[in-house]
Amino acid sequence: MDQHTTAHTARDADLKIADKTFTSRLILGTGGAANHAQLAEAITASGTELVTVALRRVDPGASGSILDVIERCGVELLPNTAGCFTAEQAVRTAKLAREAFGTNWIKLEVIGDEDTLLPDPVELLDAAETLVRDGFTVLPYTSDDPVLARRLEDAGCAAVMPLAAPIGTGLGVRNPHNMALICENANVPVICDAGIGTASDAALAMELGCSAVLLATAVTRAADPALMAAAMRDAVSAGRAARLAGRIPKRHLANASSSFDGMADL
Ligand SMILES: CC(=O)[C@@H](O)[C@H](O)COP(=O)(O)O
Repeated sequence: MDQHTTAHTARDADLKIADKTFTSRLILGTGGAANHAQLAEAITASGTELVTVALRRVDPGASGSILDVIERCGVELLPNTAGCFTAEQAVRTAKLAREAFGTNWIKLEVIGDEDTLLPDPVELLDAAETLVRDGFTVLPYTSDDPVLARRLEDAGCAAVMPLAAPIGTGLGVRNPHNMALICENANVPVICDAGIGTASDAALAMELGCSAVLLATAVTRAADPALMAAAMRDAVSAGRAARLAGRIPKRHLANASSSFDGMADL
């Protein structure tokens, strides 16, 4: 296979996390959606196959809940432990989610404080180790720290999910260098999670080597959520293609794109 064919095949390759494969590399969070109809439109437009929901925001038994939207859209549910501040709370929430939704997949969030909503690295690692031991497929939301990402992978997490920027800020990838380092060193999928503001942020995350992007606010609070969801779908796809295509090295000085050789002396 030549290089061209290899890059094309890689672009079309599915995203594999633990024992599941996904065609889409965009994961959608549901927080902030104005109503269920808008959320359904955004999910469909995004092309996502995986949607996260906070256990504390759902009553699994109630009809007309967000779960109905997810079912109608034909996408998979990834419960998360949003709102947990300690490993103990997160482990308890994950176990409740496993019972309620019949899945051992969990997006692990253990938050350090209410102002920054940044992950608490000590509690996060503790919770991840406990949940992996208990048979969960753990996808931890983490800071953009390459050492912590490695420790989470070593603990047996199925993916690592470093933040682009704090949740809901829309600031985009704040530390591209760290994000690239995490991607270079990881042997599990790296999913850029939180802080994406617009399509170019999602494209950059993929260009840096991420396997997928998870975002919520940029879509749910956009003026036109479905249109932004479609833009994110295209951005993730374009960013991945650009990564695989191999970007040109950046140069300090100009470099003529057409050669000066053979030009007539005027
Ligand atoms: C960790 C967390 O809560 C994020 O996954 C959030 O759901 C998405 O963050 P944004 O709303 O910034 O995209």
